[in-house]
Formats: sequence, C-alpha cells, structure tokens
Amino acid sequence: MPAFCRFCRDSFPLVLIMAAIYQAAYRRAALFCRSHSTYVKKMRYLNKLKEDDSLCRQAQTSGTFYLFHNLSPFLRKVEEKYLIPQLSAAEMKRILEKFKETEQWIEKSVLIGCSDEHVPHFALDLGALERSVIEAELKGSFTDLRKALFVVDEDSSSLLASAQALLRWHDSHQYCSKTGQPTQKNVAGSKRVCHASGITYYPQMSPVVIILVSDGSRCLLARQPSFPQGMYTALSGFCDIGEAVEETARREVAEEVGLEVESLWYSASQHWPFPSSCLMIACHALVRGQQLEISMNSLELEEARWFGLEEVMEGLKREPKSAKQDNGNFLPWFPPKQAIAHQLINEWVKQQTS
Ligand SMILES: NC(=O)C1=CN([C@@H]2O[C@H](COP(=O)(O)OP(=O)(O)OC[C@H]3O[C@@H](n4cnc5c(N)ncnc54)[C@H](O)[C@@H]3O)[C@@H](O)[C@H]2O)C=CC1
Ligand SMILES: [Mg+2]
Repeated sequence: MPAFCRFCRDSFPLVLIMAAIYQAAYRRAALFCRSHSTYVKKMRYLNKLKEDDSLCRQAQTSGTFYLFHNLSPFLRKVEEKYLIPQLSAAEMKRILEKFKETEQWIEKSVLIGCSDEHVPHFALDLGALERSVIEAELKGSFTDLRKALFVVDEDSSSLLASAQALLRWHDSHQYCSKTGQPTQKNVAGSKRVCHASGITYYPQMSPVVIILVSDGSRCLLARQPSFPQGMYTALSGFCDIGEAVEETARREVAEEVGLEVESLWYSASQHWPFPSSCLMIACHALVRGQQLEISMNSLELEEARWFGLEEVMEGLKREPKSAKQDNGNFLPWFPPKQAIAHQLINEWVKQQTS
C-alpha cells in the first residue's frame, strides 16, 4: 500500500492514512500530500506566470491558444459535437503570417489556465483580422457566446465564459479613468497599469445575488420583459456598493415582489459572463408567517408568481421548443443547467421531495 507523497517522498502519518481510507479518499491522498498535489502545483505555476512577465512570455512559446473574434469564441463542429480547438504557438505563427501580421500579436493574448502538465492556455481576440479567412483556414466558426456556452461541454463552457470576460475587460480598460492615458497590460493579462498615475487596474466582476424565494411549499419565479417567451427564473439583483450579500437579497426581494425574507441560506456561486462578468451568488430564502401576496415591481418584472412542486417539476423537464401551445400561449420553462438558477430550482425540488 503506497504511503508516500509522489513529489517529496514524505511518508504520511498513520492517522492521516486511516482518515483517508475512512473518507474513501484514499486513492488521491495516497498519491499526493496536501502541499504537493497536482492542483496546488498548478495554481502556484499559474500564479508565477501572472507575476513574472519574462516567464510568461516564454510560456507563450509553448502554450496553446483559444481564439476569439470580437469576443465570439472559435468552435469546430465534429460530427454532432462542438469542440474548442486549441492552437499551438507554431499554428498561431502560421495564421498570423498569412495576414502578414507579426508575432507581436501573441502579446495581446491573456492567460486563462494550464493543463495538469503545466502547458499554459491563452486566449486571443483576432477581431482586427478578416473573420471569414480565419474560419476557412481553421475549418470552424466564431460563434456568439450565448450559443457557444450551451453547445459545448460543462468544463469548456466555464472556460469560454471566463476567457471572454477577461478579453472583454481588457478591451474596455485600455485607458486610465483618472488620467485618460493608455494603460498597459502585463504579459499574463492579470492586470493593467497606468504609468502616468501609477494606478494598477485588476479585472473585476459585479456581484449579483440570485434568490429562490419559497413559502415552504411553493417557490417564486418571475419574468423580465426581455426574457424568451415562457421562461421564468429566480429573482436577482446587483449588489449596491457597501452591501452584504444578505442585505442585497432582502432588498431585491422587497423591491421586486414586496415580500420580506425571514431566513436565507447560501447555495453556490457561478461566474456569469452576461451582460459583462457577474459573480452570481445563489441563495434560498424563506418568507413565512407574513403576508404572502406578491406586489410586483412592474418597472423590472413582467410577471412574478408562486409555483407549486408539480408545476416546477414539469417546467424543469420542458424544452423551450416544446413550450408553445396551439393557442399561442407558452407553458413555463426554466434556464438550462449551465445557469445557476437551474441548480437553485433543482435543489428546491429535492428539498420538497426528500
Ligand atoms: N446565471 C443565472 O442563472 C442568472 C443570471 N442572471 C444575471 O443576473 C444579472 C442581474 O440581474 P437583474 O435582475 O437584471 O439585476 P437588477 O434587478 O439589479 O436590475 C438590473 C438593473 O440594475 C442596475 N444596475 C446596478 N448595478 C449594475 C451593474 N453593476 N451592472 C449593470 N446594471 C446594474 C441597472 O439599472 C440595471 O438595469 C443579469 O445580468 C443576468 O444576466 C439573472 C438570473 C439568472
Ligand atoms: Mg432583478
């Protein structure tokens, strides 16, 4: 039975081995001790690349590149699957030479991760080059992110979302908001600096709280006028400056549907790239022992109502395509599984049925 870390050869104390066995986590624990796991090494390597420009410049020569065109990711359809091609530095050079562009372009790329073997991954937006030429050359197409996220697998969709968010942030932070002078990105793209003022800008996300309100046996779902027909989701709202998550949740529920939250518990969080990089903080909330009549804010919402368990379970199974009825009305359906709203609704169903 191996009881040594693969990297430092330190043996594990017996108590740790026993604990690992009992937690059924033995396989992983036996290969790496905590400070030498693949994950830790990977995170430390990425951190070094962010801090060290020359190391990162060197990494660009052995890295792989995900391409975007005006923030739309490049996808290739192989049989029924959509894949995200990763180009080597040599392939990038070949493409850029075709456009008589220099390799200086590579410097515009941003670091978005690395493999377990420390092959760094970069994202690069080729928006200034002719889209159709790149598509023909690489046999694929630049696809709107709203479509791309829902046709690739789950890991790829979160990678695409964060890569696009970082590229978007750089595109819109090219000037210092204090001096108006151009800002310069570090090689990894983890920050931009204004050399005139000395201000460093870091990529940002806007925190949004998403709240699935329940009265114990029903849950509250709502529609904004801009939603596709028939789609309902949980309430949500941006955090005001200085607010805690709990305060935002209480305020948004009061503002949007006129109810008071009695208790609130955290579920999970998700980066969401629309409209531009939100950190979605998902919570369940209970409103009980008070008036349960909804007083909807019609400036923000088109409809808000209570849904029973059965209606929610049917809505979860319904495809948007099959929501339209013969009379032109739409049956309710909910956001797809990639959206954290879906997870909240699923969790609520589990709570009700367990
Ligand atoms: N991933 C998911 O499951 C879901 C994601 N969302 C996302 O949550 C976000 C916020 O939801 P809403 O209910 O519309 O928010 P909201 O209820 O706070 O209303 C939006 C309004 O807030 C104002 N606002 C305040 N701070 C803002 C900021 N930093 N950026 C943009 N607008 C700001 C603007 O006037 C805007 O029109 C949306 O971008 C939406 O895409 C919403 C529901 C589900
Ligand atoms: Mg809202």
